[in-house]
Order: sequence, then C-alpha cells, then structure tokens
Amino acid sequence: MKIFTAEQIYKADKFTIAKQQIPSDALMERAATQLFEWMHSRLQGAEVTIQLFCGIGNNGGDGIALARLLKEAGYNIKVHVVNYSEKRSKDFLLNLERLKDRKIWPEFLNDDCVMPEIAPNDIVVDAIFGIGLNRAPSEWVGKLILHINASQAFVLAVDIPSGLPGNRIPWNTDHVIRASYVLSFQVPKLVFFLPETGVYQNQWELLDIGLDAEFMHTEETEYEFLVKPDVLPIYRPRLKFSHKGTYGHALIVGGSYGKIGAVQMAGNACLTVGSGLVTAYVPECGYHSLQTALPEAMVLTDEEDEYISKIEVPFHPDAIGIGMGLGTHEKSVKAFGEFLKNNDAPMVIDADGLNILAKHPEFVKHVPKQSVLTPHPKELERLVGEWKDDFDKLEKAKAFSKENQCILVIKGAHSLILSDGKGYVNSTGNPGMATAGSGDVLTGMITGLMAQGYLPLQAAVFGVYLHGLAGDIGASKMSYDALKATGIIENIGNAYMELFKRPEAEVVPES
Ligand SMILES: NC(=O)C1=CN([C@@H]2O[C@H](COP(=O)(O)OP(=O)(O)OC[C@H]3O[C@@H](n4cnc5c(N)ncnc54)[C@H](O)[C@@H]3O)[C@@H](O)[C@H]2O)[C@@H](O)CC1
Ligand SMILES: Nc1ncnc2c1ncn2[C@@H]1O[C@H](COP(=O)(O)OP(=O)(O)O)[C@@H](O)[C@H]1O
Ligand SMILES: [K+]
Repeated sequence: MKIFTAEQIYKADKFTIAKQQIPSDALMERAATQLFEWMHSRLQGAEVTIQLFCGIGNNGGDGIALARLLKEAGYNIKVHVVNYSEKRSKDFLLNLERLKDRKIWPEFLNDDCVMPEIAPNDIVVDAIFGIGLNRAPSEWVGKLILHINASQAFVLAVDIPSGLPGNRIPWNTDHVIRASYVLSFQVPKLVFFLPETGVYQNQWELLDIGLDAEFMHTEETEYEFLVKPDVLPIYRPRLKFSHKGTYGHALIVGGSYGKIGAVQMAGNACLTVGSGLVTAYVPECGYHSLQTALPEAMVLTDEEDEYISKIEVPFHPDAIGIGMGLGTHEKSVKAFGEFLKNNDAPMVIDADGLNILAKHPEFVKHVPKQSVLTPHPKELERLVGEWKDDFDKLEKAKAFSKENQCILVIKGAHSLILSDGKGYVNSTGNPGMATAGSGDVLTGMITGLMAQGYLPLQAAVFGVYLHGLAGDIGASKMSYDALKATGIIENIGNAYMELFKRPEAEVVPES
C-alpha cells in the first residue's frame, strides 16, 4: 500500500475531481459521510456530547460537514470553529453555510477566547488541522490543543492529529493532539510509523473516499506500507519434485562463550522458514549445545573454544547470516574482515557484525553488494552517525544504503526497509517482540529466504513481514509479555498459513 505525501494527495484530489466530474465539495461530503458512518455504527444514537473542533481549511470543512450529519441523526453536538486564520477554504465556507441553514450556530474561538469546557465523558472530534499544516500552530491554538489533551475525553482525529505535520517532526511536541483514534483518508501517512511522530495516535484506520484508483495505482511513491497483498506475490511455492538442495544451503556464523543461543535461534529460524540445509559455524564451546538443541543443523567449529578466530567453510553457501553473538574479540574482528574479503555469497549482517563494520569502515567496501544489514536504532547510529530527528535518520540511512548498495532493515515497532532510495514500512509485529533474541530470529529468517532463492530485497520485505506476523500470532496465544524469541520461531509455520488464509466471507462452502 502506497504512502503518499501531502502534495501527492492534493494531486490525487484534483485528478479525481476532474475524472469523476464532481465538484470539490463532493469529496468533502464523502469524507464526512464516512466519518459519520464510522461514528454512528459505534455510538448508535448514544446521548453522549460530541464536541467538534474545526479549523478553517478543508480539515475543518470535514468537521463542519460531519457536524451537520451528526445533528441530522439526532446527536448532541457542540461545534467550535478554531478561527486561526482569515483564509477560509471555499468548501469550509460552503459547509458552514449549510450548517447555519440548519440553525446550528458554532462558537468561534479566537486568540482571546476562554477555553471551552470538555467533560471526560465527551467525545472530541479533532478537525483543526489536516495535512495542510505547514508551520507551527500559533500559541493560543497550541494552548487549545493542550486543553483538549488534558480533558481525558476520547479524541477522534480527522485525517491526522492536528499539529502533526506530514513531512517533519512537530515544532512543539506539546502542541499536537494526542488522538485516541485517527480516521485517515484513503492512504496512511508516513508520520504514523516513525517512533518520534507515531506517538500522537493510539490507533488508526483508513476511510475510503473513492480517490481515483488509476492515479493511486500509477503514482510512484517514496514509501510503501507493507500489507498482505504486497507480500503475498513474493512467496515462492515449493515444487513437487524438489529436494533439499533446491532450497539452498545457508551458513550461520556467530556465537561466543555464553552467546551460543543467538546462533541456535538464527539457525532454527533459518530452517523453519524453509532453507534446505543449514550449517552453523561457531566456536568449539558451542558444539554440543547446538547439536543437541538443533539436530537438523550441521555444525562446524572454530579452532578457538570461546570465540571465532578464523571463518573457513568447506562449501559455497547460498546465503550467509553473520554477526549474532559474535563478540568483538580482536581475532573475531580480523576473521570477520577476512571473511568479507574472500566471500561473495549474499549476506545478512546483524548485531556484532554491524558493530564491527561501524568500528572498521574500511571493511564496508568488502560487504557483497545487495547484502542485507539489520541494525536496531543504536546499531544504525554507530553505522551512519547521529541524527537530528527521525526524518534526518531516514535521509542518513538512505544515503548509506545507496552509497554501499546494501539493503538496510531498521528494526523497531514498524521496521523500515530501505533499498535504492525507496522505503518499505512493516505493518506486522507487536511490543511482545521487544525481547532477547527476536532480532536473531529475523536474521535467520531473511538468510533462510535468501538461501531459497528469494532476491535480497524480497527476502528482507517478506522476512520482516513474516517475522512480525509470527510474533503477532505468538502474542495472540500467550500475551505480549510472555512471548519469547523461540515463540516467534514456533509460529513461523502459522504465519505462512495465515498468509494464505482467505477472509471468511470469501470461503465458499463445498457442496
Ligand atoms: N483527498 C483527501 O484526502 C481529502 C482531504 N480532505 C481534507 O482536507 C485536509 C487538508 O485541507 P487543507 O489543505 O485545507 O489544509 P488544513 O485544513 O490542514 O489546513 C488549513 C490551512 O491552514 C493554513 N495553515 C497551515 N499551517 C497553519 C498554521 N500553523 N496556522 C495557521 N494556518 C495554517 C494552510 O494554508 C492550510 O491550507 C485533509 O487533511 C482532509 O481532512 C477532504 O476535505 C476531502 C478530500
Ligand atoms: N515494540 C515493537 N513492536 C514491534 N516489533 C518490535 C518491537 N520491539 C522490537 N520489535 C522487533 O523485534 C526485533 C528486535 O530485534 P533486536 O533489537 O535486534 O533484538 P535482539 O538483539 O535481542 O535479537 C526486531 O525485528 C524488531 O522489529
Ligand atoms: K485533524
């Protein structure tokens, strides 16, 4: 699913209006109708007070049109026009007239206004600013936002929480609506997914306002939000006459004394995602535990007992996952550097592999092109340097990925995959996955997919999505709190099955 910028949404509006030959306020009416239906189906005529705060642009216009529909259905509403500018939009004015025609008189709020009372049981509709916000809200509007946030009322934001710009972090973090729920039109906004800007909403949902499908399909975007229809076509079905060699031989390199479990989990995930063969390369001390815990894997050991000192394997792997639990012993660092020079198979580099790269930038040029690097934010910072904010982070990470022709997976609540200037935002996963070893599982999964012949970008996209889905299924069975990395592995199979499950309505009973 594409993530459009505000400019692209305005373009889609214009295109739709021209192609469908509709007046511009028809889109606003569609938006308001969708908002109304969402609320009405939940409230079913409840006697709650709904306070609508409407700006003077089109976001405000949506709010004003919604107020009319709510009133017509008998709801108890209070409408406030947040009069932050003289430049009222045409469709806002049109809807304001329609409201007045129905004898509904909004209260106009200005810079000297008394803050309206909001009871904790009220519902607030936030339609102050939408995607048109392009500078800091003035002080009094900021105060109004603070007042709404302090009210404890349920806050339903129209399109985007007011005060949150679409393409940068907020000017003042206090002057942004904290939305209980966001109903966003047609496409998700990038700010919903970044750690610094995603905190302003609890949950969000898209409302379809019928923007032109052809435009949405053909317009190129810088970011995509990965949902099932995006990842499903990447899947490579297993063939009837295939054998284990068909699905590749993966090599997992890592581990040190006390950190052999990282390799075990990566190896297990690699096998579970479908790699034909898996060999683990570990220090001698890992031999018995690995052979016991993961009998399906083959194990090669280093001559050193507690750390890796030389990486030599007697076969050519189809894909390599390297770095988990590796440590940064000077001999391991040297072995890692040598291995990079002598190897050309595609790689997934994680954990200490990334820390070593950060300390030895001279190694980076030896990383095979199209390798997948999977840093969490701290590891990314070591690689690309400090950033000012999340948007700066994205630019720095993009530049790194372009310069080194690698694929970056920035792990987090919405892991973000960057490749060749384009970003893919993951939709699966949950806070239960913030647990030791879940990154090792991801590395194993991406390596296992690459070994089977998925191209590195496909493996990263499919692997990140499937990893999150396995975590979601795991959490649904045992809670966020109790989910462990091994619980993610145990649900990789269920995640595959879930991918191919059709919604119940689509399942036709057999006759
Ligand atoms: N395709 C869509 O998604 C549709 C979007 N609509 C709504 O239209 C909204 C966008 O409307 P607008 O472009 O009118 O923009 P907004 O309603 O977000 O903002 C109003 C205007 O205020 C000005 N402004 C920006 N920052 C300001 C500040 N800090 N202080 C004072 N004034 C400021 C800008 O010039 C802006 O145009 C969307 O968020 C959505 O709610 C709907 O009406 C219909 C279709
Ligand atoms: N709050 C969260 N929501 C969704 N996914 C998460 C969350 N926290 C962590 N994850 C996922 O869990 C994994 C954690 O990886 P990492 O930090 O490397 O863990 P470890 O080093 O313990 O293996 C990543 O894939 C990340 O996207
Ligand atoms: K809003």
